[in-house]
Amino acid sequence: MTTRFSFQLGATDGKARSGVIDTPRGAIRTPAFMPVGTAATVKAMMPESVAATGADILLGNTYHLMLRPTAERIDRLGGLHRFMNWSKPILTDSGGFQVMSLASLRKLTEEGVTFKSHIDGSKHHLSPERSMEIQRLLGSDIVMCFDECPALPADRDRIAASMRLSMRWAARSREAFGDRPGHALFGIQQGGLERDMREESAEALKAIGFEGYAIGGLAVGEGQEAMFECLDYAPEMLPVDRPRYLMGVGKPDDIVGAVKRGVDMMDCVLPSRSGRTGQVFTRHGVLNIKNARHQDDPRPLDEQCTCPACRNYSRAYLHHVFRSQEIISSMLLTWHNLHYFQELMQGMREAIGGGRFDAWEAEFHAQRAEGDI
Ligand SMILES: CNc1nc2cc(C(=O)NN)ccc2[nH]1
Repeated sequence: MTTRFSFQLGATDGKARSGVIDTPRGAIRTPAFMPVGTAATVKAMMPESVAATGADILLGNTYHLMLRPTAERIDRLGGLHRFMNWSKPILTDSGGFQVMSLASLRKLTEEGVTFKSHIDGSKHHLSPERSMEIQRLLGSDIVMCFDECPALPADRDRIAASMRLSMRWAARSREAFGDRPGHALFGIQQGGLERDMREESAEALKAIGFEGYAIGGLAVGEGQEAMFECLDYAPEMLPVDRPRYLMGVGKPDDIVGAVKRGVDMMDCVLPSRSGRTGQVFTRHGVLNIKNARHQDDPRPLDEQCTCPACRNYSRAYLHHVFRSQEIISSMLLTWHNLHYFQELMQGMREAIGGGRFDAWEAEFHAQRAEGDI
């Protein structure tokens, strides 16, 4: 155990890297996938089940927790780890992205954002300083700068103005974060799909100095080809010896393509949210258990999967409980999807360690059928 926050780069294979982030609450094996625990829970999962899938860290959302139950209440109750019974590391986002996508009546100024809660219409305010205070009260191990993520498509002037505001907010976030050994503050690169803007953002962040660097502003509708084109250059603009975190990504093939291009950490609601809609991810591709073709199928979702859903239940059963809207449906499909995403990360960590990422990637693509399985 350590009292400090540190990143040890392990093996590299092409641009792909494996490593370990050491924190006082435990180690994070990279490349890492973070399940999303929005309102102090990974929906339909007990914390011990999330740990059983292999997750070393989970993500909490500042926007949701500040509205309900409030950061002050969670602080009074011992912090987010105690509150949600998760003793491993937690990364919290800054609230900036979700204010823009969820809140109403938003007013953005140089100082910050005022908005009305999507839950009860109450008035709230976020700024770099307030976001740092909220994330400190939550007790998260990795804190994200408060920034603005522009919706794409946007013209260059809008991208530039937004990125430069975010860089000023990054400096204010750094100042407000203070000296917190064992905790990390990550800067967030913005700049849309404009290479020169990404470069300017990276230089601004490096001049301030952060324990880790996120690539923000992607997975906002640009499509995989444009995202990969940006990832062909953006990660290398960031310090080689610090974790690189791609926010909000993604589908299994997005994740593989991002790791291939030098990304170390990712988060996405996809495995949990889509599990609740019946969508199942496997090494052979995707299926939706809702489809009537599963109703007499005695086979597991994936013969090679060792998760509780695949060990103990048939597709027919999972089809039945989904159609019946039984709670166990969300539990089993979420567990399976999170298990599969973690298995994907473990496979890449081992492949990078063994210098065989390309072969692993080729096998990953070869065994995925087009369409339903
Ligand atoms: C699902 N796509 C997606 N893109 C994101 C971008 C950001 C960002 O730039 N925050 N500063 C955060 C969450 C995201 N989720």
